Amino acid sequence: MHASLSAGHTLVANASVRTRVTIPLRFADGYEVTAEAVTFHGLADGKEHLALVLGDPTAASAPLVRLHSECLTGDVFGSARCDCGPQLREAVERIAATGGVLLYLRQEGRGIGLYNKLDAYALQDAGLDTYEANTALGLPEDGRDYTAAAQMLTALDIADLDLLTNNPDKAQQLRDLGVPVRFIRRTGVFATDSNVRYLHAKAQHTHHTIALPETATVTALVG
Ligand SMILES: Nc1nc2c(ncn2[C@@H]2O[C@H](COP(=O)(O)OP(=O)(O)OP(=O)(O)O)[C@@H](O)[C@H]2O)c(=O)[nH]1
Ligand SMILES: [Zn+2]
Repeated sequence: MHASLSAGHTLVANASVRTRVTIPLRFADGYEVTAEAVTFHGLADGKEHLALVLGDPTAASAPLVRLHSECLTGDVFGSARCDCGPQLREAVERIAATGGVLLYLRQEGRGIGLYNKLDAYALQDAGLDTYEANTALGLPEDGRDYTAAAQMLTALDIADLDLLTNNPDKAQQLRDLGVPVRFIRRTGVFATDSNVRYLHAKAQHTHHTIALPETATVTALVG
């Protein structure tokens, strides 16, 4: 990867916008908003990552940005094993309200892919936590790299930004890539009986800022 000075704030190679197209979004709960979907040439990992521009990013001093990693089971089918579906829904509305961008990153299963994630779920059902299960499969706990995200933000002329996340690694990686993350805005906490063990592991192991009540349910589910 060659450093690029012409790209503005990032230390990554240039990517460019390929297509911008308007998509009216309609969610299952009736919420509707219009997004501008943007595709790119030249992304570092060659994946088909998508940007959704919501509201007017130029209206805010620092547009709100979310890096959302693909989760087929949660985003599409509403799986309660994780919090991805509600986080995605929340992010779209919050970003649209102030203006910003949602990057939908093709990083299923924290980068290990769908089939491996489902293998990891099987191991979790046998008692391992979400990180132990990846390791037991010989895979990284979290294989995500946000270089392509930095390229997309640069191509969209997003400079200072506020990042919507509970995951400190996303902000750290972006800053290391030269992206000026101003503030971190926490997402909501969408705990259910089915995902509380997963959320607890993220808070404990990777220092996600997820405030979970120390309820009997949590204690019982966390082994
Ligand atoms: N390997 C693995 N991946 C999982 C599991 N549960 C969810 N995922 C994946 O984890 C990713 C969640 O991504 P994000 O929504 O960006 O969540 P995050 O990294 O916790 O960060 P924030 O939501 O921004 O706080 C998605 O790619 C899911 O497919 C699991 O048990 N194992
Ligand atoms: Zn998920």
